[in-house]
Amino acid sequence: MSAQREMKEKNPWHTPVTIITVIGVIAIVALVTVAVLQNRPVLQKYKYGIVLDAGSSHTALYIYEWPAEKDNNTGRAEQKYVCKVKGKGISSYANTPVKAGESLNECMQEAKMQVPTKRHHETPLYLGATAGMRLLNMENSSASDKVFQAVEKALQRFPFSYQGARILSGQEEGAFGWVTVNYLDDRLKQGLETTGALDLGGASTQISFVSKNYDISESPSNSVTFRLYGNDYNLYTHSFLCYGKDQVLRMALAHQTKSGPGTILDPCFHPGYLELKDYSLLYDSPCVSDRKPQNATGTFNHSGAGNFKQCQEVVKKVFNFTSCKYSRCSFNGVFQPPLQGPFGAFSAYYYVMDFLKLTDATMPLKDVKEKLANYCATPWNEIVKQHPEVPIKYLAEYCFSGTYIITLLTDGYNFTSESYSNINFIKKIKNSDAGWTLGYMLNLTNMIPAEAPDSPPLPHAGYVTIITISALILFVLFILSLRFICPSFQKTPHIV
Ligand SMILES: Nc1nc2c(ncn2[C@@H]2O[C@H](COP(=O)(O)OP(=O)(O)OP(=O)(O)O)[C@@H](O)[C@H]2O)c(=O)[nH]1
Repeated sequence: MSAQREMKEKNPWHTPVTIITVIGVIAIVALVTVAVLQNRPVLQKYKYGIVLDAGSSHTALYIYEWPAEKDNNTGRAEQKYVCKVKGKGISSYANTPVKAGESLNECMQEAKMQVPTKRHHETPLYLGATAGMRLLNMENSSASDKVFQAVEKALQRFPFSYQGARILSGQEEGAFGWVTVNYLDDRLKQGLETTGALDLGGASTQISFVSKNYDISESPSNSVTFRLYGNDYNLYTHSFLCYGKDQVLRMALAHQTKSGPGTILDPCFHPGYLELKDYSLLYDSPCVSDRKPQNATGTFNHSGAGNFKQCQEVVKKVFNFTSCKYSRCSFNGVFQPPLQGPFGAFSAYYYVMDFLKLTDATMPLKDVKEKLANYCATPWNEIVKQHPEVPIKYLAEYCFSGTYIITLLTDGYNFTSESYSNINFIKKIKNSDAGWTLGYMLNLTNMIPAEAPDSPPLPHAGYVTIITISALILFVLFILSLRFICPSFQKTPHIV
């Protein structure tokens, strides 16, 4: 008996205090482990959405993805993939509609590869057509219907959840572009001041911004109201049909060739530029058809003079500044409230200003104009030599397009030397292209809630840290309390 007692007292692991301590440590480790594992994000699986942007100049297919487990709208949808459809926009297939459908096949096959097979059937697929189809629909609605039928047939052959093809209104195009920019910048979720959106396409251009001084009643047709993440927005938006850069070029050329076939010396093209152009092709658009002169049948010589100031005068002629029935207007009698920045300018605003190296927001407007004037004055053969990699069609038009952009922003929208510096020329935000497509999909899939979603009081890392620190404090308190409750804990065991 005394030998047993001796053994027990010799071995400190057998004291009740030690046993309690070990159990305490195990309990604490278990608690922290459960906290870490329980609150750890589960392995992310993604959902997908596909939007085809059927623009006037070309079609692009965008695939978006977002974390599947965050269906309560806390995960951000991002662009996963973009495919540029070869050839022109679907409106160019008015006489051969079946080809409009066929043109989409290659990118749709790519989409099949990009989206995991098990997600195909639940992936929504949308096609939105913009100004090219708006114009075709105005000009020849049955041709526009046939193009849509062909496109629908082609898209329905794919295993996605086809949600329809339609023409977006200019207002939708402007508003969804604004949603995209502000969603990607996290401005909507955080309720921050929003960024205005400037979108320049081939056939239309959009301006959208929130202005404190915007009285909706003055021009209700320019207003779009949203409630997003618990905040109300009263957005001003306007889309100018025919004021995309390709249609404005037609209007400017039509203006210069109005006296009939012959040769025109165009200040918006480089000195030494000379092309024989088809007069009737120029007028093949509702934006210019009413300006067609009686004798416009043959060809004309389009030659360049390369003069920025004169080019601005030509471009200004496409705007009408004479009538405004509102307190203030941009152009063509369209109401526009006072500009409120910052602004993101994308699509052709970016392509053109990026090529001209004029995207630096710190560059004063007068320097931008000076650089553009020098660029326009550069002889055409030098321009071609300097940029052998750029397609001739794009290269020939940068002087015109740059001049149009500056004229549209300053004379059209009333940006001043000061407010011009609020414009950022952007292509992408966090790897997603700026444009209407993402905003359109977010709206149709109800991915932006009207009210702010409930969020956990602490982020995951904060939760684990607090649990660990609390457990350690409890443990230390427990050890200290043992010294008072059980004084023998302090003593070394006696060997009897
Ligand atoms: N320089 C250059 N121009 C481009 C490029 N991609 C498109 N463009 C031109 O930029 C203009 C606008 O293109 P998009 O934004 O695709 O416009 P869109 O959707 O065809 O036109 P809308 O239907 O009016 O919206 C068109 O004149 C195109 O020809 C590019 O990579 N480089």
